[in-house]
Parts: sequence; C-alpha cells; structure tokens
Amino acid sequence: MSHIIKVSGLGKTYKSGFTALRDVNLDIQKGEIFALLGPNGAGKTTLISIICGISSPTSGQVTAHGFDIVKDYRLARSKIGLVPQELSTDAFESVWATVNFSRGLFGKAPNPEYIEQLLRQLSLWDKKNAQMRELSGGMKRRVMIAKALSHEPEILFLDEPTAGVDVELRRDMWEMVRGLREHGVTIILTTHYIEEAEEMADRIGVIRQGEILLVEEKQALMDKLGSKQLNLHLTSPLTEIPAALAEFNLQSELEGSFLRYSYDSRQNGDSVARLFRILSEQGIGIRDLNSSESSLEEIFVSLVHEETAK
Ligand SMILES: Nc1ncnc2c1ncn2[C@@H]1O[C@H](COP(=O)(O)OP(=O)(O)OP(=O)(O)O)[C@@H](O)[C@H]1O
Repeated sequence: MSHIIKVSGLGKTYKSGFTALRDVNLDIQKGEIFALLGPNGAGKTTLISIICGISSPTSGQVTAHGFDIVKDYRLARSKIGLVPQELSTDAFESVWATVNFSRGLFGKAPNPEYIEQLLRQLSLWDKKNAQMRELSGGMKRRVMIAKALSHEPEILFLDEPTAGVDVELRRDMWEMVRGLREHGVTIILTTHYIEEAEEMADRIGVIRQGEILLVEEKQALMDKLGSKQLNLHLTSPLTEIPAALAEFNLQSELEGSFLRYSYDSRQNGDSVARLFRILSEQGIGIRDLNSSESSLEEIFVSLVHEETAK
C-alpha cells in the first residue's frame, strides 16, 4: 500500500508559547482506517487542523495525495473531508440544501446524482427534505459526514465521531465507516474509546503531549492483548526447571517458588492442560495459582503513564 498522507517533522507552537506538537512523523496508507488515540489535550485536533489547512504548522511538512498542504493548499484540501467534533449546521436548512452547499464551497459543479448516492449510502435519503432541526443527533452526525464527503474527497477525517453517542448508534456509525472504506475512502479517526479503535482500525497511533508514542498494526496490538500470564505458586521451590518443561519457556521467580507461564490466550490450544499434566508427572505440586492478561486499554494507559512519569 502507498501512503496518501505524509507528515514529516511536524511541530506546532501556539502564539501563547504552548507547544502542542513536537516532531510528528506519520504516514497514512491509502485505503486504511487509522485511529489516533490520545488523552485530552494530546494534540489530536491540532494535528488534524494542520493537515486540513485550518491551522498552520510551526515547522515540518505535510502532503496529502502528494500536494503540500501549505503551498498547494487548494489541491490538497480538495482531497480531504473533515467531520469536526462540534456539530454546526443551519437549523432551518434542508438536508439536501446543506449538503449541496458544502459541495459548492469547494468550487465543484453540482452533481445531484452523486449527492443522492451519498445520502442513500448514509441512510439519509428519506430525510433529504427535512430541516436540520427536525433530525435526531445521530442523523445530524450523518449529515456532517455527507457534508464532509460532498466534494468527493479521498480522505475523511472524523474527529471523535461517536463522542456522546449511544451504544447502538455507535455500532451503526462503525458499520457506515466500514462501508465508506469499501468505497475506497481512507479514514482517519480520533477517539477516546479504546473499544472503537479495537473494533475499527487497521492501524493505531497513540499520541501524548504532542508526541507520537506508537504506531502499530491493530493486529500486533491485539496479539499483545491476547497475551496471558499464568502464575503458579509451588509447594516446594525448584532449583532448576526440568527439561521436560522446556517447551513452555517458564520463568522461575522468587528463588524457584513461583513459575510464570506466558502464552497467547487465543492460540494456546491445550497447552495449559499439557503443562499441568507434565508438572504432575514430574511430581511438582501447586499450592496456588492465578492468571492475568494485558488489554489494549492497559497497554494504552501504561504507555501514557510512562510518559507522564518521565
Ligand atoms: N489556539 C490555541 N492556543 C493555545 N493553545 C492551544 C490552542 N488550541 C489548542 N491548544 C492547546 O494545545 C493542546 C492540544 O490541544 P488539542 O485540541 O489538539 O488536543 P486533543 O488531543 O484534540 O484533545 P481532546 O481530546 O480534548 O479534543 C492542549 O493543551 C490545548 O490547550
């Protein structure tokens, strides 16, 4: 896959003197769903605002579809749709009018067929003549997405798309975003919800205090999520781990009175049962046991915490 957005050495210091982004480097691949995770104030909106040309960078460079977002602003911006955090529309405008108006803002010729297809895809077609004030919160959000896609961009930014949205609607949104991806749109979303990133993203980026801490395939993070530890408290300490147990890569702790077995909970098959069988064959008694696992949430919290402690 080739990249559709390239962020290089991006820095942002606001007029107040506050540095919101430091040396951010990020490639977004064409056709992916990328989730940017980070606590409040981490710099997510600042980063999106710079890529979308709303705010200017202090240093570094961003290209969208090969166009520099400062030097070739119009061309770069024409490739991007943005759904901001706050919903802002004219209450008395119809859905049809407001979406067509957004398209016009990009200097694009009217294309009623495209707008119809868009509204159908977002399950808004039967509301096309409704005024914005007559719509539910979820429908308003979908109109914001239709507005963002009205000029046929290839990249869609969703800033906190499901903040304050109920569980059912959140699932609908996820479904819809997946549908957009199937239509070839590259999607970058920011979220506070780990679950949302787990559910939706191909890759996850974590940002904290203006710095990107990690960018990883979701699957790789899920593999960490699947990692489990089984801690065995033995009846009597072992001086060494018997060769018969070598396949388990056990760690011996507290002078042999504890054994720790780390395994992938999704691919472990019957390894725990086998471990117990061999322990019993070897005459190794177990006084007590417990197991623990790491979740994406824990990985995220510990990453963010580590940085705070620095
Ligand atoms: N115009 C501004 N002038 C000075 N500081 C600003 C300005 N806009 C944002 N900041 C600061 O920059 C930091 C990053 O803000 P930003 O809105 O990018 O964070 P965020 O990750 O989007 O947060 P949230 O999850 O709360 O939306 C914050 O500390 C914020 O106070």
